[in-house]
Amino acid sequence: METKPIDGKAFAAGLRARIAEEVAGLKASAGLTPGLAVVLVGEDPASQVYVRNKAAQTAEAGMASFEYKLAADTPEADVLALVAKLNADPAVHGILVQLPLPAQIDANKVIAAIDPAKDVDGFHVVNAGRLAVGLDALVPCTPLGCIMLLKHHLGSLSGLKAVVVGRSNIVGKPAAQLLLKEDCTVTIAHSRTRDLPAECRTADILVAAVGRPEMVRGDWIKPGATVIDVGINRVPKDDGKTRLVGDVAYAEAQGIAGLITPVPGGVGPMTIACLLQNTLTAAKRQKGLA
Ligand SMILES: Nc1nc(=O)c2c([nH]1)NC[C@@H]1CN(c3ccc(C(=O)N[C@@H](CCC(=O)O)C(=O)O)cc3)C=[N+]21
Ligand SMILES: [Mg+2]
Repeated sequence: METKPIDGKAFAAGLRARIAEEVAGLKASAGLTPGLAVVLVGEDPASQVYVRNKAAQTAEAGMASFEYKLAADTPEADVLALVAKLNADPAVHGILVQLPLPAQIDANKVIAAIDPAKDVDGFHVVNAGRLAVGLDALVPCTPLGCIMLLKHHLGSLSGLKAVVVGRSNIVGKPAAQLLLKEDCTVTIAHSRTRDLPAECRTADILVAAVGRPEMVRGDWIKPGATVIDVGINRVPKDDGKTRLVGDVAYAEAQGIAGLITPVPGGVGPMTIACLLQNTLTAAKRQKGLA
């Protein structure tokens, strides 16, 4: 069986181009420039690269980008005050507070403080709840990107068996909700699942979102299955540098999976493109245009 890679990088570039066109149209017709505020607390170098990429792609899409870099020892109250300020700022339509946050800050409190209409990460309980009951919601970017790739490559997902490995609020749970909405039969598996390899082998669609390098082996994959690898793990190389690997043993999946997202170049670029999509959606809804 030939295994085809899913080119998330190319699909994300196309999506960003379509978003840029719509943003240009909104500016011309409604004088509206969608604005995204990103809040980074602390100095984590990987996060800084990610924040820089986001800012550049936001600007390329014609949106306004507001960056807030706070010291690692910033008190929780200061972060909450900044969120309140951004909630009230009419130029800001989307707010993203980069996770994880330093230990002195309760991430749940910060997420709860974000106006659900500006919660472009889709992490607020109002958005999680709206997604769960089938109302319009801002949907978490990584699972949204996964579903877009799946629908583009498979067409209808109806009736397919999906196994999501990982139960985080950020990826696993919303991914399961979205797959259910597409009429998949969904199982959420995790570290306590009995015979995880056998569970995974039942999947037509296997979503790996555990954050453990190459945990999903080739013989966990049903022949011909579509594998979505959400993991972005930095592991040491022999020469002292690092490389990125996913949660799936990519080389082992060759010849078994039908389709698979590579790391890098798969789900990662879709996350940022969907963040721009959510910012555009949020701006339109706040102006009564969607
Ligand atoms: N509130 C919040 N929302 C997030 O969405 C969020 C977050 N916090 N904290 C950090 C993680 C990580 N994350 C990534 C998004 C895109 C790539 C990405 O574009 N990856 C590329 C390039 C990878 C590289 O070369 O470094 C790829 O996979 O091809 C990576 C990582 C979003 N996160
Ligand atoms: Mg677990």
